[in-house]
Amino acid sequence: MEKDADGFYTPAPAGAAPATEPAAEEKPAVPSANSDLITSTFEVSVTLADQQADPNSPLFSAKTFEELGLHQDLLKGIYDMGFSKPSKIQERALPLLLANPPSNMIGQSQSGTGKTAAFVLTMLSRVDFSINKPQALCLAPSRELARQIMSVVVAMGKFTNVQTEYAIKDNLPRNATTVTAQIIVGTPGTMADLIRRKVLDLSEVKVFVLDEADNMLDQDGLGDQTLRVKNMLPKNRRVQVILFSATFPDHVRAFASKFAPSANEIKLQKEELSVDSIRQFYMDCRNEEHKYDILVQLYSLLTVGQSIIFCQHRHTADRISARMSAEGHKVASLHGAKDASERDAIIDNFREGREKVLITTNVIARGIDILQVNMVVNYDLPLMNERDKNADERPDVETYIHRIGRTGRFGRKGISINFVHDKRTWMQMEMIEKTLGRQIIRIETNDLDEMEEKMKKALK
Ligand SMILES: Nc1ncnc2c1ncn2[C@@H]1O[C@H](COP(=O)(O)OP(=O)(O)OP(=O)(O)O)[C@@H](O)[C@H]1O
Repeated sequence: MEKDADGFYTPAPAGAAPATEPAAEEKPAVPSANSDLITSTFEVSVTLADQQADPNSPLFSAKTFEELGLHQDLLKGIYDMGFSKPSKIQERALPLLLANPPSNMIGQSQSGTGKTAAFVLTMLSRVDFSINKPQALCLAPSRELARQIMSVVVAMGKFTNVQTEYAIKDNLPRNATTVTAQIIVGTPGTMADLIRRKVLDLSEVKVFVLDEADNMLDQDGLGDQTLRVKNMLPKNRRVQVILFSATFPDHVRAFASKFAPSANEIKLQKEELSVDSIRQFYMDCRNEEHKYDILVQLYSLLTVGQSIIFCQHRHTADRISARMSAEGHKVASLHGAKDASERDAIIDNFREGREKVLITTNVIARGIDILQVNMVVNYDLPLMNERDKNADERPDVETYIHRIGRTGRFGRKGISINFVHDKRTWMQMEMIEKTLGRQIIRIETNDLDEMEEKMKKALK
């Protein structure tokens, strides 16, 4: 980070985006947004890599997008998306992310608080649009999330000349030669493959982003493939490594610090991991069959807005959706065994509201941002042994946080309902409740009116 003449640290824009304040008449119009959505109730703790720097200095937070010295084309893009001022994580992270020389970042903030814009703006700010080579790589755990991130890159970069390309399965033809796009977003396996085949030339890469970084680095998950990509980055130039997630369990955090050395860190306290605006409920079902009956009874409530039902296995998602469809309910199912084009069509239909109920697995537990989703059902609770075969049946609290975070986006209200059906599942839920320090409220299964009443109240 650079100090100015007075010895203060000055966040500066980078790359081809000069620090010019747009002339008054050129300033993009600031839309009137509901500022309540931006007021955040949680405090983040910032640990700066430079021990001399004061994290409470106003210089480390930006109350407006103008203060960041972003290029006016990017400001136009931001306002065009309806953003009027930075969210808390953007306010804290962006000055650090955009400072020169670039520093690494390990950023944590709750689900739905605007992490994507923070790293997308950084990528767009650092790209030199006159160079037709990849300059920013972004990895995400699913094709659905990669596609969503790309839509933010394209929207924010709408008034720039940015060129983008996907590194997701079945996107580029097998015989593709060289990619000239500047920002590449994808999943780690395909990204590694394209680099190995020299379709992606990394000689100009400046920024490397991992969204859902704890998942991307987890040795039981995508860690190996992510590391392969990292090891193929050029050794002769400094690449800014940016890691973001709502969760960073201790065992991953240690590795994250090695992966992004000397990073500035923005952390959440344990009790702040899930957002207040998501009301958490549970229903005590008698057995597996009763879970299905309750889900069907919930259907009219599920379709008030949009809902996501999470199951442990692909076959459960398919089975429930086939059964509900046969009984005349309109539901869709999505999981990793479906082929790429089918997955794209299903999520697009859901995103555009053509489907109201999506039955799925952990494949879309993370990152997916669909504002109309006001209910998440954990038909099966997430368990540790789904990601690590050697683990026991402890609940997977991180995945739980991400799953319920598909609702209650950016200050909106949402509810989650866990189905428990025996002592074991009840205890798993109790462990989640204890870990998060938030009460999960019981709803009677035999009283649909009470259920409706509670839900209406929670969503009011
Ligand atoms: N400054 C802003 N003003 C208004 N809306 C914003 C702002 N920043 C982000 N949003 C909106 O907030 C929603 C959530 O943002 P985003 O998807 O980046 O959350 P996230 O923190 O990445 O969540 P997750 O941890 O679930 O991935 C999006 O719909 C986004 O458009």
